[in-house]
Amino acid sequence: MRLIVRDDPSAVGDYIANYICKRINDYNATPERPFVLGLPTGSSPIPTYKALIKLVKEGKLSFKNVITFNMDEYVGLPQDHSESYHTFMFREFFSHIDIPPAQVNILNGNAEDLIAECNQYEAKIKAVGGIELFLGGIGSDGHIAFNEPGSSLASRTRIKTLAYDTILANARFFENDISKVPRMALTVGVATVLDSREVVVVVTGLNKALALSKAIEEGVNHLWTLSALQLHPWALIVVDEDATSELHVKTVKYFRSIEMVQAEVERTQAELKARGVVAAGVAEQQVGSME
Ligand SMILES: N[C@@H]1[C@@H](O)[C@H](O)[C@@H](COP(=O)(O)O)O[C@@H]1O
Repeated sequence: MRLIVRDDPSAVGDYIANYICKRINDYNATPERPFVLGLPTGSSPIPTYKALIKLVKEGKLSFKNVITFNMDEYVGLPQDHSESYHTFMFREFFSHIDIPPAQVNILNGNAEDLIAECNQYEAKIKAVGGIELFLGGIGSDGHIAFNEPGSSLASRTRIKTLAYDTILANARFFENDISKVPRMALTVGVATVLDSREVVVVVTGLNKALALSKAIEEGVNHLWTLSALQLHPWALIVVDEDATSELHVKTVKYFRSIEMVQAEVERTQAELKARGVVAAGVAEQQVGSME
């Protein structure tokens, strides 16, 4: 796992957007071999979405050959409700980029058969070859997607009852009236996220600090479902200074040193590649082996 610390949410958004941009461009996606991207909602990814939109507008990135799968959706909230995750995703992201709407996948929380909806979602992810990169956020209780504390770390896409903490946290989107917050959601499981070839998680703000420390400084634990990322071979968490508040100084220093050394290795590899000493592709693989 790598941890990248940036000053504030906007710098975190820029970092992740540039990272995703590079991953998509390096992948050389085509209609036959699309890049499959998992996406979250929430306020934390908004700076990333803004930065990605900017890259698309500048012509540095295209989503024409990208297929997306969103993490979750409320159950029973009309799709066109201002706080449904469908509305959120089109308002904050999809309407501003060049992705064909048919390539966008979001769980239908109003499906007649919710279990079938979840099973079909898993099947569809498999059918397109699995998720290349899953971008995620976390709740202040450390949940990833809507995998609340106590969720099975082997869980798949399913119906989930929301924790009281989450209902309280999300009341801000429902006129601060907790009675208006849906009680259930459809969500990808922890195992669905872990199946992705790469996972990138955005964690910003003081209210996420405890969850971050539980997830990276303690063991794998279903009470802090983000901690399952410790089992993933290619995970990156990008955080702001505030989110590091509960981490040991030593932890932050360690991850900063890794970033420094990684940058140094990348520079050397790029030089070797430019001089033709190391073949293209091999250089990237060697840099990637720092996980
Ligand atoms: N289901 C979503 C999560 O996927 C998201 O990570 C979380 C955090 O939201 P925010 O970024 O607004 O703190 O909100 C909801 O619970």
